[in-house]
Amino acid sequence: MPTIIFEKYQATGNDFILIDNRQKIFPNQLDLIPRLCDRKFGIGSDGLILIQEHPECDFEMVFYNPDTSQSLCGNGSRCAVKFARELGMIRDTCRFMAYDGIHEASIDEAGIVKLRMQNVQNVRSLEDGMLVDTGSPHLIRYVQDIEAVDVAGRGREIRYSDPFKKGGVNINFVEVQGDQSIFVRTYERGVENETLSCGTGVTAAAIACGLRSMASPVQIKTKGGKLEVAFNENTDQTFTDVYLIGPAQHVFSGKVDLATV
Ligand SMILES: N[C@@H](CCC[C@H](N)C(=O)O)C(=O)O
Repeated sequence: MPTIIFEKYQATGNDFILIDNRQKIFPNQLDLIPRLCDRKFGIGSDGLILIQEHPECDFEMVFYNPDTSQSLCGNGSRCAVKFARELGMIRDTCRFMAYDGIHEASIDEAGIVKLRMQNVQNVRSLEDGMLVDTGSPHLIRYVQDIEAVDVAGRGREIRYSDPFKKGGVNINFVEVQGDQSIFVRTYERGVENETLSCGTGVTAAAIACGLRSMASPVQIKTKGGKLEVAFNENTDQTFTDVYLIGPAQHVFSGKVDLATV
C-alpha cells in the first residue's frame, strides 16, 4: 500500500482531504476513507475529494462523506476549484464534473469562489419544514434561538426517524436575522454530526427563505464563517442562476502511509 501526498483544505470550517488522483494513485478501496477522515486515528476531515481528469470538463471532483456515501458537496467544490488552480488545471474560471453534473465556477482577486449550482426544482413543503434538493437533500427547520439548538442531538433524531432513515437527510436549523440575512447550523448525513458549515445546506436554506419572500442575495452566517447565496426565483417556484459564494483555503500538505492509517 503506497504513501500518498494529500492536501488539507477548509471552506468556512467544513474541512476536506484533497488528493491529486490524475495518475490514479488512490486505491480502489473504500474502507480507507473513514480511516483517513477519522480525527483521532487518521488525518481528520468532513470528507475526502479526489481530483481527476475528465474528458469534457477541466476536471472532475469525486466527493466522499467520511462514511463513504456520495453526494454533491458545495463547500468541497469550492476547495476543489482552488486546488485545481494550484495544480495548474485551470486559471480563474472553470467547468467541472461533480456528483450531480457539470458546474461552473470562478475565483475573484480576493480568492472568493463563486460556484454555480444546478437549478432547483425539487422543493417540498412539509408540516414542520421544507425539503430542498441542492445536489444533496436538505430539510429546513426555522428556529428562534439558534445558539440554543442541540443540532447534533435533534439532527440525529430527525435523520434516523422513519421518513429519512433509509436515504438520510441533512438538517438545517435556520434563524432569520434580517431582511436578507440568516444564521444556519447543519447536521450533515454522512458525517452524522454538526459541521461548522454546509454549502449545499446554506443554499437550500436561502432557497427556502426565497419562497418566503426573502430577496436575493441572502447573507448567511455559519459557525465557520460567512457565505452568500444568489438566485433568480421564477414564477413557477423554481430557481435558476443559483450561486454559492464564499472562501476556500489551503491549510496544509502532508504525506500519509495508507498501510498504517
Ligand atoms: N458539506 C457538504 C455537503 C456534503 C454532502 C452531505 N453530507 C450529504 O451527503 O448529503 C456541503 O458543503 O455541501
